[in-house]
Formats: sequence, C-alpha cells, structure tokens
Amino acid sequence: MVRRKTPTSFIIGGGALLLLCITYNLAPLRHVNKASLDEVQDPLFTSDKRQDDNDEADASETQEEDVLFNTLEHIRDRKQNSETKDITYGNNENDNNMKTSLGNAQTGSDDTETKIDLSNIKPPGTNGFQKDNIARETQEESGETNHKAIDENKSVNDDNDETKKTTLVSMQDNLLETVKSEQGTGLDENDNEDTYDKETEHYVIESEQSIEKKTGNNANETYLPKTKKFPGLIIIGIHKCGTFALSFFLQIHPNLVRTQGQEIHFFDWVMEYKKGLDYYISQMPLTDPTQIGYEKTPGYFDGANPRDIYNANKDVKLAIIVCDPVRRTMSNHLLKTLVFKKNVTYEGCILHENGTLNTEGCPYIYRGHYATYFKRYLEVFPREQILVVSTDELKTDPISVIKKFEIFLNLPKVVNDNMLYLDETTKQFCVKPQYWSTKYMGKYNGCMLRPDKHQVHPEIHPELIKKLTNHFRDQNREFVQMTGKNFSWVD
Ligand SMILES: Nc1ncnc2c1ncn2[C@@H]1O[C@H](COP(=O)(O)OS(=O)(=O)O)[C@@H](OP(=O)(O)O)[C@H]1O
Repeated sequence: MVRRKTPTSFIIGGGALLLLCITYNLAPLRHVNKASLDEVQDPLFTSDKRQDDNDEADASETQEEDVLFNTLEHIRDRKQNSETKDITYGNNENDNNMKTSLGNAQTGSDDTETKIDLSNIKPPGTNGFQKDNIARETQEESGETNHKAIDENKSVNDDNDETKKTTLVSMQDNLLETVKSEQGTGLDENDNEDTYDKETEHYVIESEQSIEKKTGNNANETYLPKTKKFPGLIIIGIHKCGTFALSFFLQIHPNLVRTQGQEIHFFDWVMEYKKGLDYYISQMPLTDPTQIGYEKTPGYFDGANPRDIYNANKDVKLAIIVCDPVRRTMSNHLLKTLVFKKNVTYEGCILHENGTLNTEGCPYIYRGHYATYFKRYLEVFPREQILVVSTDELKTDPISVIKKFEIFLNLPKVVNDNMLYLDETTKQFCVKPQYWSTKYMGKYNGCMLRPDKHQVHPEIHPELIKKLTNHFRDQNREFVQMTGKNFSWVD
C-alpha cells in the first residue's frame, strides 16, 4: 500500500515554495518602485527653501502610476501658481482647509466675534466666462498629452528595472515640459540648431529670420547675428496681476523679444535651477545686438531668492506689475478651480475654521504680501533697477506702460497710440495687424484674449472684503512707501 504524504507536509512544502516565489517575483518590483520613486521624487520633492515637500509622504505611498499622476499634479501646482506653499493650506495645526467647505466654514466657528455669514456667497465659476473653453484649452494643451505619456509608460516591461527607471525619469521630463508649455502661448520657437560658442559663452543660432535676411527678399537689410544671452529684462511678478498681458504688449516694441511658449521658472523651481545657467540661457529668445530678450515668470516675486538672480547677472533689469491684492485672491482662486480643476472653495482657502483669515497658509492671501516680497528684492537690487507698473494702467493705457519700459531699458522711443485699437466687443486693447507678429501673436489675433486671463469674478462677500482689506492695509502702505508709487486700492 502506498502511503500518501500527509497534508501537513504538503502545506509546509507548498507554503515555503509559494513564499519563495512571491518573494522572488515581488522583490524586483519593490526594488523598481523604490528606485523609481527616488528618481521621480528626488528633484521634485526635495525639501528646499523654495519648495514645500508636503506631498512627499503621500506620494511615497502610492504605486508608480499614481506617483506620476501626483507628480504631474504637483508640477502643475508649481507651474500654475508658482506657489511654494501651494498645497499646504493646512499649515496651522487646527487647519485642514483643503477639505473645508463653505458649510463647515459657517458652522465650524465658536467665535461669534469672527463668525461670518457666508450664506450669500455664490459658488464661483458657475457662470464663469468661457469655462468650457478653458477646459478644452487646458485639455488640449496638457491633459491629452499627459495621459498619453502615462499610457505609454504602462506598456513598459515590469521586469526591466533599468528601462523602467529611464522611462519614469523621461516621463517626468515630458510631464514637466508639457506642464511648462501649458501657460504660455503654445507657440514654440524653432531653434533646434543651437550651437554653444564657448569663447563668447553664447548660443549662436541662425534663426529662420536671419537666414532669410542673408539670402532672401530682405537682402538689403544689414545682417545682424542673433544669439541667446541672459535676458536684459525679467518680469518677476506679480502672479495674477497681468504679467501675461504685459509680456504680450511689450512685444510690439521691435527691440524687445520675449521667450516663447512658456514660463521659465528657473529661479523658483529647484529642479530647473539645478540645470545651470547655460541651460537658462538656452531657453532665451534669439536677439540681435540691438534687441533685449525678456522672460516672465511671476513665481519669482515670492518664490525666488533675489540673490540667485543677482548672482547670475547683477545688471539685469526687473519689472513687476501690481494689482489690488483683494481682487487678486479671487483671480488666484479661479485659476486654481476653473483652469486647474482643483476641488477647493475660496473660503476653504482664505478662512480658518473659526472664521479668521488664514494669512500664512493660503497662497491667495500670502502672495498678496507685496511689501514682504518687495523688501527681499530691495535688499539685493537697487530700487532703480526694478520697474513697478500697475495693472489698472496697463488695462486703460497700455502704450503709456510700454513707454515706461522704453525709458527704463533705454530703448528707441518708437511706440505710440496708433499701434493699438480698442476692440468694441471685448473692450480690450488690441495690437493693429501691422504691428503684431503672426508667428507669436497670431493665435490671439493681436488681442490678448486668452479666456483664462479674463475671468468673470464672482462677488466676494462684503465681510470678507472688509477683512482682507484690513489685513492688506499695512502691507500696501509699506509697499507704497518702498516703491514711491500710489495705487487706487491703497487707502
Ligand atoms: N489687458 C490687460 N491689462 C492688464 N491686466 C490684464 C489685462 N488682461 C487681463 N489682465 C489681468 O491679468 C490677470 C491674469 O494675470 P497673469 O497673466 O499675471 O496670470 S498668471 O500669473 O500668469 O497666471 C487677469 O486676471 P483675471 O481677471 O482673474 O482673469 C486680469 O486681471
């Protein structure tokens, strides 16, 4: 009679075998996860004076795909608002305001002094200007590409650590590039022929235009070589105060050339900064010796270390465009919710649960502390090296603003009122066709009509306006003193 093996030994033997298989099979995956996470997270989430790492813990607990989505979201947040503390609404120990809704803002307070009746506040965005267009534009410019990139990654062989790591890193680069291109015009300069001249420390490029000048119809024009160099002007802020419009209108000056299609974020994103100055210069537009290249990254105002900019080029001229910080809070919120689809409420950001203002935790508010940030620049740059203009003025009289730049940058005085017209339908100033470049401005037809730059603002509750106005008063007054300029919104 054949003795059958006991079930116990089967169980023990089988169990051991199973354990061995699981360990063997999962070990590489675990290894990949860890390595990949390190690769993906390190540059993005490293704690730094410029970057907040509050998402790090969450991200490290997710699977790879989730990390990539999170990474994209994280980069988006950085790009979108250039907010170094963006995700951290809840830095107050009692505050978890990302989750705070209108409802619990109303009910959460025991403090009758500070409690505000918010029942009349309309949820933002329900009747927002061209909301669908924004959604489409956002999707067109980023979403589809991002998802495609992520789908592509799914096909990578799970067993191949190196391939996977490389893919994740290059996906991270792709995502960053995609995100970077979201905010700009989306019209990229065709400058693949870069060559770096070590002697002059310049990128020397023959652009289409200069080649055309040498060989084409414009043979009589003097050929001026175009190079990439450190910008002569950087528009450092202020976020949501019309930096795009300013950058747009400055293009009508023939001696000013802006970077195309993206904000550079070199001085406020650690990962970009680490790429070095040569990389930064490679991102600049081609300019001939009569032209000044400029870039605008509003995140520099509150997110960059002014010393880094100064050390890179102490002669660079800086500009900021300034708006009412109370209105700016809503602008910031609409960008976050309508354009970047964050599920947050205005009140959830700006108020603690007890109804007091979340002044240090909500970027809508703390980015309006103009005096604080401006002071940091004045510690490094001479006042006369920073031009301060106002959003109101740019809206009502763009040419006068550009004329200020002509003086500030010692440019030929060529701009005049005749270059613009007031569009009757939109009540916006537009550039006459003969003064805009089809290559860079064509998409907007000479008018600065990006829907996300003309949001219809829902009403802010009068009590909140009062609170915010009181809060910003000292900062505003100090800012007026520092700049020597007056603004309609400063009392
Ligand atoms: N022509 C003109 N002149 C001056 N200012 C203008 C102009 N057009 C738009 N705007 C204002 O620009 C706001 C968007 O600001 P930014 O372009 O700086 O936004 S961002 O920081 O780049 O995301 C935008 O904010 P919202 O009104 O909330 O859309 C406008 O207040």
